[in-house]
Amino acid sequence: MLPRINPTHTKAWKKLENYYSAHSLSNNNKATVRIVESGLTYDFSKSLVSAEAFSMLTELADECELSRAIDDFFGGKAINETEKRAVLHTALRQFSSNDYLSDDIYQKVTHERSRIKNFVNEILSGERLASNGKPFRHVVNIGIGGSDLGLRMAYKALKPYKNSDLQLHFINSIDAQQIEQLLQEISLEETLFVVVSKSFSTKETLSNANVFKDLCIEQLGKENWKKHFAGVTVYPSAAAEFGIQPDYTFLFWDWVCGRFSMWSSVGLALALGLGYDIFEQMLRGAEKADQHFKNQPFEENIPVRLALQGIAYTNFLKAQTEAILPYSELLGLLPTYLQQVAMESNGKRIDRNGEVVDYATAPIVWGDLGNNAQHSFFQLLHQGSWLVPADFILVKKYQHSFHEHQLQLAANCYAQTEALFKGKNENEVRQQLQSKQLSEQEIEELLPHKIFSGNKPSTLIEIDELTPENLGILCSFYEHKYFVQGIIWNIYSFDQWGVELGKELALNWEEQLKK
Ligand SMILES: O=P(O)(O)OC[C@H]1O[C@](O)(CO)[C@@H](O)[C@@H]1O
Repeated sequence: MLPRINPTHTKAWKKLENYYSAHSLSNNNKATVRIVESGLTYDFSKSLVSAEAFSMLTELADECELSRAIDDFFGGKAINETEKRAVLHTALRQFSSNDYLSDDIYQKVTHERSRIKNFVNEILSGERLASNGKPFRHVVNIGIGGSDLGLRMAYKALKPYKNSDLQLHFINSIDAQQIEQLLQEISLEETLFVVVSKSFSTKETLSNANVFKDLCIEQLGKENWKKHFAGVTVYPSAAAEFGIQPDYTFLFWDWVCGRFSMWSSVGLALALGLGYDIFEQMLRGAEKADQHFKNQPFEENIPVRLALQGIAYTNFLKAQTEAILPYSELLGLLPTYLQQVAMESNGKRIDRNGEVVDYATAPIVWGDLGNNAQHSFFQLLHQGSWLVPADFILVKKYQHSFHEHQLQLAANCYAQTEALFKGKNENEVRQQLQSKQLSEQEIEELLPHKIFSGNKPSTLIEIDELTPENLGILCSFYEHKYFVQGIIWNIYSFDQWGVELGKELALNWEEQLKK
């Protein structure tokens, strides 16, 4: 059983409250910490967490029994207590049998992974063909939420590594506009549809899958359509009922939560679109991050530090949101992907004792491409009334040939973190205004509008090169950040009951709208 400790009842919580109310942010003795893991450098020097505050935060983690929770998580205990399940997405990216909890899990995972590998290689080599005897040219992933977001994010991020002739498309919404558009881009006889649904009962996914099934039956024939459909699910019998053949059906298990599932067979379409080796390299990166999370002391532990500093911002500095700002076109979908991981996990107000919490839990995660956002919402980051801690993510080795552009992109990223943190005080603004042809009155009127208070925290994440391995590390560190926060907030991070009511009511609405 996970610890059930109300964090506000710990000694460290009180100390942190006192600390943050007594220290004005500008006097907050800042810590300069950089932690490197493989090709990623996390620079925490622009945080509002001093060495002293961090030590209190680690006391908080100790009082909340974080180490025991980490052991229980990796140890396969049923830490998803409301659903009575273990949480073992980390097992999906372990490659050494020694690390496995049980032979059973090891065999299941490696068996399914090798089935994916063979299937992908057969399709890409032309050994497994479409019903007309020709190679496939398109793959369509039909899924929603955790059965879509990670794949879309990773496909965009890793396209420069693409080692596959297949074009990957996504159908992820009940808005049939997507279907209309896709039908302009593909021909059914060249397309493999991958229906991905953990439950194999999600309405949107099944409605979409049925549209394409019907079209394929109509155009390709009653038996032929089956050569165009693969399924990924925890419930193979449901996939069989839909008509998907056993050798086109790939499994994962109820101990893989949807939003943590891209490492499982759910990644099939990604492996088809990029090539199996690219997919496996991403898994191996995540494995490295898991080892780091498991073994590094809290001070040197990237996800723990990300989590604890986030707790300082949310609970003691009252930040209500946090921004993810990639300075890389390739990482454009990262904020959307992380929204599900963070908010479906920790957007909860009932604690592990069944009580309503009296402290904040998950902040709202949002964000967009950093350079573009500078020209839209950064105004609020610099001068708005909210504290918005932000992650700036810069990829150093670029995948294009425009050196000057990369230089400008990096300059913008560094400049923004500096501007947010250092700000610009009254004297500096006055001096600058005085150098212009302005009257004293004009200067005084303009002055307050041009001041930047500074002390806006950010974490700079520099990625040497956006390799599949480094993407795996980046995502896994975020997953573990949110795990740590869930433990400290005393909530269950691996269920998502909050999505159910809307689904129930939508069924009623559907009936009413049909009348
Ligand atoms: O993979 P499934 O079972 O179709 O579910 C898709 C998504 O829907 C949710 O259950 C939310 O409705 C997510 O947790 C999940 O990732």
